[in-house]
Amino acid sequence: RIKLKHGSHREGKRTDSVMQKWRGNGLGQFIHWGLYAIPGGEWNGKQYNGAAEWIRSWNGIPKSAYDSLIYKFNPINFNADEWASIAKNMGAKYVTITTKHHDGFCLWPSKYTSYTVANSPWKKDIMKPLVDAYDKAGLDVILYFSIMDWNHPGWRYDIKTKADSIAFEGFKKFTRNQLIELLTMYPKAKGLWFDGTWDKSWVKQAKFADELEAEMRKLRPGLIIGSRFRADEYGKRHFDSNNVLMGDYEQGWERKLPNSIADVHGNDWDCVMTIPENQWGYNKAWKGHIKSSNELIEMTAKAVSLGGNFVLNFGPKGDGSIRDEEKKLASEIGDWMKVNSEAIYNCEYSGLEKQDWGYFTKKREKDKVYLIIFNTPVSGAYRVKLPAKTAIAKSYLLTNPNMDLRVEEVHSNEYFIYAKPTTEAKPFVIVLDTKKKENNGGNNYEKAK
Ligand SMILES: C[C@@H]1N[C@@H](C(=O)NCc2ccccc2)[C@H](O)[C@@H]1O
Repeated sequence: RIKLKHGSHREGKRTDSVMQKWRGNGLGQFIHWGLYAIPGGEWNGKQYNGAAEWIRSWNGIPKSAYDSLIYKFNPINFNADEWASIAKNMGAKYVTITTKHHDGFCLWPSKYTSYTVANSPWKKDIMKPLVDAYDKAGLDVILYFSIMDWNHPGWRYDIKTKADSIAFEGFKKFTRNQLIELLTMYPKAKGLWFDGTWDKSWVKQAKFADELEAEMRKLRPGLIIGSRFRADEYGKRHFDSNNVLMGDYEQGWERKLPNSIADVHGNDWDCVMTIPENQWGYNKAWKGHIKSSNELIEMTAKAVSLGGNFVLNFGPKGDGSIRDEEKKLASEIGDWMKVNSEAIYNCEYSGLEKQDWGYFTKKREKDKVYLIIFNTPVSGAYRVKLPAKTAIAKSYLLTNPNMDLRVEEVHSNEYFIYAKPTTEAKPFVIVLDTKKKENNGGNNYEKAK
């Protein structure tokens, strides 16, 4: 191990109640909203090929023309309670909301820049009604904050000259001021989701970022900060130079999921996911592969089966309304969660060997395992391998706990559970109550003939 001043300051999972709650959330909502939602991926009738929230970086647009969008920000259909109820009805337990994306436009009336809602036709704070609405709906709020800020004169991609360094010092002070301001104005926020931290200028700020993280944690005990915020003094990100996770959870799963438990190194993690291939901010064009609710439910199940949270992104329109396609997906996911969320909330990696029919989850601190079935085998038999000392006490459909399913032990500690899918082509859940094996090693079920 090498000596690190600004590496990770904690090993292993946090055990405090705030992090336990976060760990058990399972499903979250991401909101990307800002000036970029006004053009919605299009400028003078031309489609921008990249992600809509990056349209300012498109050569086709003079930066000043983009920056003037502030004078068009007047979301007359903005309804924080509606956004919160869409999330609640989807079954999300928390929300991550953009306070400031890479373009530097602030959805709160920051004292440290004029590039905020306060100087738009809307004038009013957007963050307060959102934090209050989600809090009232019972969802925890995490504030997304982009360190990279294309609007601030002191931002640099790298620090090459004395002038760069002086400018960036001013930028660092500005960044700290805004973060302390956000934590002070929105004390209900449970965490910060940092982005825009990959450029050399910020990666070189190991000491500053380490001290800033400590200051924020002191100001807001229990604050949740992921691995994307800061690098160690050797420029290592997400994992320090001793390969220890930075921050409270791994924040590397953007538009991708781990494939096995080996990929998550025993850490907490979240996966943040777009519904289209790669659009976070609103894009008028709803094109390319749009994920179905079945796909999104499967990603949620896969994330929870590997000990993570799945955070699904919504990109409200410039007028503050949420597009119908996103509302429809949220309600389809919600319909499934209303029946099956017992297999998602407060569940964790089961330790069982992955099977082809779908994903195992395990209720935290209970001898209860869930089989979330996506692929029904033609045999109608669902294979389960249990550890040596574990037996099946009871097995049933989550939707029909009074009817025991037939279980056949095909080898020692290996079983077939027989179940007929009860609903149309939708994933369903089989529950296993497990128990310690008696010393006779026998089960209550028939041996294979
Ligand atoms: C959560 C998303 N992160 C922003 C982004 O710029 N992602 C591109 C990216 C992703 C990972 C490493 C470097 C750059 C996107 O605009 C979204 O805000």
